[in-house]
Amino acid sequence: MADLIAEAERNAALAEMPWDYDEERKSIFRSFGFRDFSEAFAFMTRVALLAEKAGHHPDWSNSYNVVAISLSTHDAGGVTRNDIELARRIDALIE
Ligand SMILES: C[C@H](O)[C@H](O)[C@H]1CNC2=NC(N)=NC(=O)C2=N1
Repeated sequence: MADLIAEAERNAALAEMPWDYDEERKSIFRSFGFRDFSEAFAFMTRVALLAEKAGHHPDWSNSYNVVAISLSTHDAGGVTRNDIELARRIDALIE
């Protein structure tokens, strides 16, 4: 199991990324907006493939053209480098 990252390391990583820390859920989150459902779902498909490859999966929701993603490492009870890494890969999909 991956180790939780220290608060300072987490803050330093998040300062460079469009993700925020959710204190209550002990996770990082970001919302993505698209033109319509079709584009949102295409994005989710790509994220799902990334997640399977990484063996690390998002907690997420979709409402029409918005996909909200929350990442944490369940086993560790918070954020690990695996979450930061997956967030970066997800961001790279839309760059
Ligand atoms: C058995 C399997 O490896 C685990 O359940 C994995 C799967 N995907 C996971 N995804 C996330 N986000 N956190 C986990 O702790 C996790 N654990």
